Amino acid sequence: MAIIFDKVKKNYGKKPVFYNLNFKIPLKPTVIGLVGPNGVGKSTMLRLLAGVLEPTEGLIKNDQANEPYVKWASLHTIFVASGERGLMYRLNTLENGMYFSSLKGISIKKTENNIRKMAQDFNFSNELNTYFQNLSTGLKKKAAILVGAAMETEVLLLDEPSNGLDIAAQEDLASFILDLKNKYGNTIFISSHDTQMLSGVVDHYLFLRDGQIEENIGHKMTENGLISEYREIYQRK
Ligand SMILES: Nc1ncnc2c1ncn2[C@@H]1O[C@H](COP(=O)(O)OP(=O)(O)OP(=O)(O)O)[C@@H](O)[C@H]1O
Repeated sequence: MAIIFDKVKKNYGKKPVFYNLNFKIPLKPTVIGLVGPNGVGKSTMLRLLAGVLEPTEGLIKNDQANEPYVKWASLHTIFVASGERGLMYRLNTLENGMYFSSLKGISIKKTENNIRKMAQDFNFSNELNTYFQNLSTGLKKKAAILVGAAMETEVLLLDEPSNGLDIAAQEDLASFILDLKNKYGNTIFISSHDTQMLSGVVDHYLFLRDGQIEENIGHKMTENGLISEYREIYQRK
């Protein structure tokens, strides 16, 4: 199974972000890093993958699903936004999991069990009953990732997940992402500027530039290797 972008163009009003995106990403346990300077379109690509935005021209499809991509994506992907918003302020993390599962038609009991189980791996067990509004910025982020992951959708879309996390929480996040891939078999897309986190978890890089994928690199890189690749790509004429 794979997600295919076929001649995808995306404008905001008249402003073009992507001109001609053509690529195929297999849906297997893997972590895909979306990389590039501010404003290049990383969040836009995550939103296209989530089916929250639709292409202005061209087609996104799942090669095995006989339904419009937007419909498939609404059930099989979870988008975790970069900011601290995302969950319901007056619910705790368990209640948020139940709320969002019921919206998606997913078993509430299963999500609750997953949240409790995954919270141990993510050092979040003591916060499960805290209202979202009373969590710190970094813990709000952890809560949103946890709720997304617990819903057992194949594709997790994480927009700048390490922003605002302290060092211990960044380490928890990296090992949690690896668990999601290795234990739960998720395909995880991450948009980030955090080279340390990216080099620790990413198996496959998409470097965005000038409305296209400038480089599609299907292997891990050390942090230094990633930084040199980045400099080389964005200094190219
Ligand atoms: N809703 C919107 N309406 C109009 N323009 C938008 C909208 N969202 C994003 N843009 C513009 O589209 C371009 C791509 O934005 P996007 O947020 O996808 O980039 P990004 O690579 O995620 O950036 P950053 O690294 O700063 O988060 C930017 O020029 C941005 O200003």
